[in-house]
Amino acid sequence: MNHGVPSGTVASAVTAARAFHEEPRAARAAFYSVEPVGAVAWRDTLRVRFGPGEPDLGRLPAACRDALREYQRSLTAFGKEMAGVLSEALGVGAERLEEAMQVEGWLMACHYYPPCPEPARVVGSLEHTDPSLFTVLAQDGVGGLQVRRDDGGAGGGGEWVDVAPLTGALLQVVSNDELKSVEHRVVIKSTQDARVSIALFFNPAKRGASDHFGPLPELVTAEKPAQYRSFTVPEFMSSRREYGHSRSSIERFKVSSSQ
Ligand SMILES: O=C(O)CCC(=O)C(=O)O
Ligand SMILES: [Fe+2]
Repeated sequence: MNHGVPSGTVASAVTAARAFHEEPRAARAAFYSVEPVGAVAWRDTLRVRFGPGEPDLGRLPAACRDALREYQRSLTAFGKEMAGVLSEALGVGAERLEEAMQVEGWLMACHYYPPCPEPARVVGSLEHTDPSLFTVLAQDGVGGLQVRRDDGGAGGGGEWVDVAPLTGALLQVVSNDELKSVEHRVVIKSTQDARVSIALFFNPAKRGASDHFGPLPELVTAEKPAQYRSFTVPEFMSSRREYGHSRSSIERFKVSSSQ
């Protein structure tokens, strides 16, 4: 499936993200905050929120705001189309996912992985599943993204291979395990080149403290009962902060293991 975004728009966004990350430290400092992370990743990340409502573009670095906005906007139609395809794949009709979730691509993470003199001693991104319905990833040519092949069982263990990730943890819940989120990580490949990537996370528009969601009712049957209890996105995010971002982050909401 083609994303329909002009290649120039993708390239400009990646170039602009690189330009921001390569500005002098003093220029970047205004956008930095300290996050509570469990381990230090060999990476800088600019996180951008484009909704709800009109984003306040003035708060974004001048070096990348127009290109990132254009890129995000140009993926809107693709997001709707992708939601339709996934919904159809689940056998619940093309409109169902959109009707239930109002899928939006508002959250963007622009990553910059500096070259490392000893790549084997650092990680770019620890293994994780994305807290999204699905994620679109743009990257330059440096490489380093790996996904864990599904070994069929719980608890991980499959080998790491180089491909692009797609399904996020939330879609695994909504689909009642019909679609699996893929665990992925980033390793540092180069002692010379910095790597740039942009992840756009597609999520339900309604994700407040009173918006519960779980498996779509029509995917819950006598043969396949609900695999997850319903929960809210804030609940999910706080569980990830507490227990980590690996595949087990949704297993905490599994019906069998939470009883
Ligand atoms: O940099 C990458 O290729 C992956 C980034 C990622 O996995 C994420 O932002 O969730
Ligand atoms: Fe990810």
